[in-house]
Amino acid sequence: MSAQILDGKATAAEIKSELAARVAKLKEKGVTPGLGTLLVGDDPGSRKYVAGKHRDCAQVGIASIQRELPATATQEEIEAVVRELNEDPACTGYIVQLPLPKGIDENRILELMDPDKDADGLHPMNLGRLVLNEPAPLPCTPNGILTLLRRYGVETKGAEVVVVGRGVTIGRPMPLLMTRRSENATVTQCHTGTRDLAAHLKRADIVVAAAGSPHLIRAEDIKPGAAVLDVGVSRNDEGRIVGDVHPDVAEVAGFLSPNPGGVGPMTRALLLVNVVEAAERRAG
Ligand SMILES: Nc1nc2c(c(=O)[nH]1)N[C@@H](CN(C=O)c1ccc(C(=O)N[C@@H](CCC(=O)O)C(=O)O)cc1)CN2
Repeated sequence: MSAQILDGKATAAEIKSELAARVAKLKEKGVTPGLGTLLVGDDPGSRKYVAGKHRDCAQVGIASIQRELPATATQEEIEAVVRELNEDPACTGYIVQLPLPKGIDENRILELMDPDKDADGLHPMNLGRLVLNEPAPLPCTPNGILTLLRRYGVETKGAEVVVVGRGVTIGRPMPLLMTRRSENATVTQCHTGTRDLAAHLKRADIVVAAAGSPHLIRAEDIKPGAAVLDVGVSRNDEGRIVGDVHPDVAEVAGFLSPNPGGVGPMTRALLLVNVVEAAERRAG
């Protein structure tokens, strides 16, 4: 078997062209959506992701507001920019690029954001709304994964899903989305404390690999025909991305979202969805 590739780049391009039409309608009503980003430090990966977000904005007609601070910025300096973005009327939604430099209290920064401008869906209020089944901006990578599965017709209802990882941007929120009535999946969350990862993986219809452990998952771990989404990011000596999923998985899986080229572009597209939805709420 050779897996069908879940092409995040092509699917993200479709979503962006749908969004461009919605942005044009908003502009007719006098509302221009604006995405703010705050990048702290000089991590080349983070810089690339932020640049990609602004390139996407330009493609769909969303205004860009870019703020940068050096790696030496203090908690107070970062908080000052967050307050400024909360107040800026041109900024209808924004993100703080994660991770922040060591020593910065990331949770405090997220808590300080205006939840109505939280384009990442990571503010505690919005994560709480998700738990309570209330409308909220959805975390971009988990929502990107669901959107990709939906567009390729991969069934989540009744599916056994294994999420590997428990980070804030993917691992924690992913099961919250997958277990909503609309998705109706059964989710097992695995992490470094899991005793027999291979046994869990072997039962899974859908695997979301978000551990950040290079080639952790191999062909022999996967149930034939399963959908495997690789969102783990490690870098090799040349700075190239190495995912959590070994390339030999393509011989066993039914669907494979590779890394790079899979969920990354979807993360960016679903961010724009959150920005446009926030602007649409504002426009009434
Ligand atoms: N505030 C946030 N910080 C981070 C998030 C997030 O959702 N919000 N997620 C990740 C990084 N991320 C978005 O910010 C992100 C990751 C990957 C991509 C992407 O397009 N990847 C490309 C490859 C790019 C490359 O070659 O380096 C791909 O997968 O094809 C976009 C955004 C952590 N931080």
